[in-house]
Amino acid sequence: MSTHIGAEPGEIAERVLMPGDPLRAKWIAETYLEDARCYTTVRGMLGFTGRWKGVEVSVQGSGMGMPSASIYAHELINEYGVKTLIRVGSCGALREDLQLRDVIAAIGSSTDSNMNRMRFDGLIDYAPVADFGLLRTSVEVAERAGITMHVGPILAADAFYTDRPDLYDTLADYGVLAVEMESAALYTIAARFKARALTILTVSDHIKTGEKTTAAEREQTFSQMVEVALDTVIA
Ligand SMILES: O=P(O)(O)O[C@H]1O[C@H](CO)[C@@H](O)[C@H]1O
Ligand SMILES: O=c1cc[nH]c(=O)[nH]1
Repeated sequence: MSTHIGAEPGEIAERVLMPGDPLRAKWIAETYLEDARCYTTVRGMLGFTGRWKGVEVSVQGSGMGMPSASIYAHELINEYGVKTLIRVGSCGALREDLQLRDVIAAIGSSTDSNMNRMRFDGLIDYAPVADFGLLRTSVEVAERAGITMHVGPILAADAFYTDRPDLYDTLADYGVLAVEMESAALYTIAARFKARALTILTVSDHIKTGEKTTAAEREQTFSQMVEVALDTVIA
């Protein structure tokens, strides 16, 4: 039984969707999974296992930010044998050509976090990337479903409220689509422990226009992203 999840062995599927918001995890389980059962309420970070199209899938909240998400990714992989993790998150769009509610698959994740600088002694700027097979499958799934999905690099930031919006403009100039707060840690930990990971996001905020969705919409309405993630995780 792990410290922060505390599920019994066998209660978590090998395929996991990971939203930051535990109530998004509950909504996904209740809306999409057959026979969903809750396996953890530790710290209110809810986790559920059920079946999607006959295949066992779990949905585990990860909390906000890389320290929190790292704990859940580490325990899922190392203590419960999880092999495939797809983060389903919200994000802020950095580029004018993106709209509120657009879906993004993150090919790679730049970060201002210090976690990988410590990991590599400050000698290497490690490039956290998605699993190529999962990314390719997600693109095929989205195309089949008629869902437009933007594929590109994102930023995983430590701070939601930044003092340096100018850096967001510079990153946009370098092709970075959006900002969120967990993907670099997820990609790094998955690589380290031989699991597969992908991040799929919905634009909940537009950094350039100031448009934003409500908390309830972030919790319960990002269905295109979830449907792409579910069909990808079972493929
Ligand atoms: O909607 P989630 O998955 O939590 O993701 C985004 O939302 C949170 C900030 O509001 C951060 O966790 C960020 O990564
Ligand atoms: O990290 C995040 C997530 C959603 N919206 C943002 O602006 N940033």
